[in-house]
Amino acid sequence: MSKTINGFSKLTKLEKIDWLVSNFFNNDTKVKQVLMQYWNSNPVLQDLHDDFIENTISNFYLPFGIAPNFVINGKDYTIPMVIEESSVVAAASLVAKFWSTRGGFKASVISTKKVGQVHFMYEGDAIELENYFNSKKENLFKVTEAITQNMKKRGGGILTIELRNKTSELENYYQLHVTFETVDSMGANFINSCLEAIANEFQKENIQIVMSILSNYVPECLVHAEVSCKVEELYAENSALFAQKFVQAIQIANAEPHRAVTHNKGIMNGVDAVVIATGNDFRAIEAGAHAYAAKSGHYKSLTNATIEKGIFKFWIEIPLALGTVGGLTKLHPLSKLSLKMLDNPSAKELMEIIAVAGLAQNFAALRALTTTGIQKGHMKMHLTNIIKQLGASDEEKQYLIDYFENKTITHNAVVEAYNKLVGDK
Ligand SMILES: CC(C)(COP(=O)([O-])OP(=O)([O-])OC[C@H]1O[C@@H](n2cnc3c(N)ncnc32)[C@H](O)[C@@H]1OP(=O)([O-])[O-])[C@@H](O)C(=O)NCCC(=O)NCCSC(=O)C[C@@](C)(O)CC(=O)[O-]
Ligand SMILES: NC(=O)C1=CN([C@@H]2O[C@H](COP(=O)(O)OP(=O)(O)OC[C@H]3O[C@@H](n4cnc5c(N)ncnc54)[C@H](O)[C@@H]3O)[C@@H](O)[C@H]2O)C=CC1
Repeated sequence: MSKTINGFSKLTKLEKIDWLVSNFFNNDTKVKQVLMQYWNSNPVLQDLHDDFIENTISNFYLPFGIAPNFVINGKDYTIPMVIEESSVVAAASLVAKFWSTRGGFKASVISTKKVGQVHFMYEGDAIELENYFNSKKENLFKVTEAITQNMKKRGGGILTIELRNKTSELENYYQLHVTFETVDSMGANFINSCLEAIANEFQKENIQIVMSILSNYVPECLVHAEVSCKVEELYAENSALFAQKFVQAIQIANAEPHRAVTHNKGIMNGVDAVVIATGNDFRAIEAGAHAYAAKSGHYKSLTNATIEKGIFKFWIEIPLALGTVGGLTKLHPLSKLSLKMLDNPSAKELMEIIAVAGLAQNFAALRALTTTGIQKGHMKMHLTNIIKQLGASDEEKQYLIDYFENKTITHNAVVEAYNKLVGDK
């Protein structure tokens, strides 16, 4: 029997669940129970969450953690992090504490320009098109005035509108390349509304508009964050060797894309966790960051480090189109709380904080990778997850935590120790 359905969106939430359970779970009543277990007991809050997306049937919880002791530009922060992976918050906390006694993190925004494009096809003469564009340009700004007037008052709006000839890349392809300042909003909806108004004004019989959309590639919405200290202050056991291997680890990422992708994934552990906690769009951030890492045509590290005249310096440069207003930022009660925890930053300050979270995470990963190896710390944090999967009791859990205090933790080793414990009973 077909499991497709018309008009699903019109069903109530309970009807949607019943349809799902009967078609994909063999009418297993436990499925409905699990879904409903995650509903918020406060119906007002549940309604709020239901409305964030479409066809909502439940909530999917992720842990909300905090990493204290971040000092950024001389100010103390506790950073909210939403992530499913163990050891990320611990690592951020460890590194925050480490650098808080070495001058803290310094961060600054380099630029905040966003981009949107009207993509169109035109088969005629290029000079004629340019003349048409020049004759229309003022009007293109004018038709967006209703949309941009408040943004202008905040110091933002449309910065430039440019005609670009892309016919060497694709036959008949041109674009209006538009740059924006969107102040404290990420700006996606604002930019798209402006672009659609521009396209509408620009089109005529021999100009075929294909689409109008913002770009998530924002190399000019860029932030820099760094830490530095004397090499001998770095690592108790052998500072010089630590610094050298740390720099080599980045050189390896720059030489080898397989390593660079994992290196940057570690950075995004920190970035995404704060992006999600503050209700920002992590897909946009991910896409933009990886495109930036590949800007030379070769995928590289987003961080860099040097040792010069006995000083170790480690920094990140990353594009981050973020909002502290708009989207879910002030709608989701927990994003609102996260922003308050960060002292209600401007979008620029949030760029600095999130770049620092990425840098800290990379420091933790490279520190572990070039010294003890990643598994020691990571598996120490992951141990409780493995124990839970085994269905251990509280008493068995404590036994296993104590047992692995001075032993190497692997999934198999934990399973074996558990089986032995249960078998011995
Ligand atoms: C895991 C640690 C921090 C342990 O490090 P440790 O030295 O064993 O920790 P500790 O028990 O001595 O505690 C020191 C501090 O660490 C923090 N800390 C320690 N434990 C906790 C905890 N349970 N909860 C909260 N915070 C914790 C906390 O700040 C604590 O200070 P305190 O609070 O006591 O004043 C360390 O080994 C580490 O940083 N490892 C790296 C972990 C990491 O990078 N994880 C990311 C996931 S792996 C991955 O996805 C990316 C990767 C690695 O592939 C990227 C790449 O390849 O580049
Ligand atoms: N490709 C992409 O990345 C796309 C993303 N989106 C989504 O769009 C949303 C973000 O769009 P936005 O336009 O930022 O949000 P939004 O549509 O909620 O608008 C934010 C609005 O807040 C107002 N505002 C108040 N105070 C402001 C201040 N200080 N600075 C700036 N604006 C202020 C402005 O009118 C601004 O347009 C996110 O949810 C994102 O996921 C939507 C389409 C495409």
